[in-house]
Amino acid sequence: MKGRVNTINHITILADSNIASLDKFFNASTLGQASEQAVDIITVAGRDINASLLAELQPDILLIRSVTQVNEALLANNDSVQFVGSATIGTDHVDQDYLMQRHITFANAAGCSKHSVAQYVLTAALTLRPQYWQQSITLGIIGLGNIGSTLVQYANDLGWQVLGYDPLLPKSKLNNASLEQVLSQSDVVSLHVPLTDKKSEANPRGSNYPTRHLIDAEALAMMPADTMLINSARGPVIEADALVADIERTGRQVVLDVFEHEPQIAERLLSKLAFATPHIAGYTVEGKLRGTQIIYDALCEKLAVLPTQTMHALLPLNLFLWSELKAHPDRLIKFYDIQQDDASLRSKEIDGQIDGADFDGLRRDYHLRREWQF
Ligand SMILES: NC(=O)c1ccc[n+]([C@@H]2O[C@H](COP(=O)([O-])OP(=O)(O)OC[C@H]3O[C@@H](n4cnc5c(N)ncnc54)[C@H](O)[C@@H]3O)[C@@H](O)[C@H]2O)c1
Ligand SMILES: O=C(O)[C@H](O)[C@H](O)COP(=O)(O)O
Repeated sequence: MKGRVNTINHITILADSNIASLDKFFNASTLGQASEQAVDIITVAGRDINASLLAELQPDILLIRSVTQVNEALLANNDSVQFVGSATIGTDHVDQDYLMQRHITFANAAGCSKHSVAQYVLTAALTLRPQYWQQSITLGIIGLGNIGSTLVQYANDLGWQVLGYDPLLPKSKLNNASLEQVLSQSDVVSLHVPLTDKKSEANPRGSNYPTRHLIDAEALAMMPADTMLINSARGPVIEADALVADIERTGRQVVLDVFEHEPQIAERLLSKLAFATPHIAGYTVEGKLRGTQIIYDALCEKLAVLPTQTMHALLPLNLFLWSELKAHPDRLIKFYDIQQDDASLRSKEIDGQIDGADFDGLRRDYHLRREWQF
């Protein structure tokens, strides 16, 4: 690394305790440190990583997941952090411009759970409508990046048609439809966009195609009542009040893994959902380990050492084969019992809402699924 980290005789890492296999990836030996150089890892819940902790601990490295907001407010009184790694695909919780101004290296885990999330979407759709195993339906995909394009592979394998919409990619055989066409002509619509706001002078990293409230009352009105909607992207991509009104009007089947006001969920929304899960679409052994591996590799690059740890050395045997499931659709519940996740979340409802601490607790204690081998 180009700064202080490789000249000091120990590295302090502050990390979200929800990052998989931290100790296995981040120790003196795996970070290429000489015997006199220690690596200290301090782990806390992601929501407890705050400005005073950073000022007190003065870590060199900050490792987070999606629940820690990384911005000026967090880092203004800290001058020690030189690397921030987020073991997630999404980056909407990180002010990357601010990190750049401070010359702090940032890495996220692009693509780490793309198969896991695609498998979540398939499970939701096929559990609610098992007849789709045998039908050539139309799957609408909004956002054709890592997850959206992985979902296309499964859809093709099932003989489904795909309508894809991604205004930031060139038109293609997959990127073949307008937003209106996807919404109005699909049997199932699945969202796979990042959470973005409008580009402006104040927000130069914003998008010309912002996704906050992309699915609002007007968009929902374009969807036939029997079109299923699945959101495993980010909660605020759907306007929650408009969604409640839409389900009351249409009786639509809606599956949410993410929520506009996460980690709280109001009962008036929850009670109307076909499935609700606590932001665990990517929570497989493989998805989480891959997230750690990717930020570990990025940190090794920053430290100018060769990575020596690999997730493959840590993975238990995986017998979950997509080919087996495709041949035996009745085994879906053994591959992923989404109804169990839905029931666990609903069991936490008290006084008309799911409390944030209960939502986070379900995620912290989640029994990680296995990713099916494609
Ligand atoms: N629920 C979960 O556990 C979970 C897990 C992983 C990722 N995610 C979320 O899923 C998102 C997508 O993941 P990914 O790996 O596919 O990301 P990606 O960056 O590979 O792809 C996102 C795609 O969305 C497109 N896009 C951007 N704005 C758009 C718009 N207005 N309309 C249509 N398309 C638009 C981009 O061009 C890009 O191709 C992440 O940003 C993250 O927020 C959720
Ligand atoms: O963007 C992602 O990768 C996921 O949404 C993320 O993995 C969610 O889980 P968390 O980071 O909050 O543990």
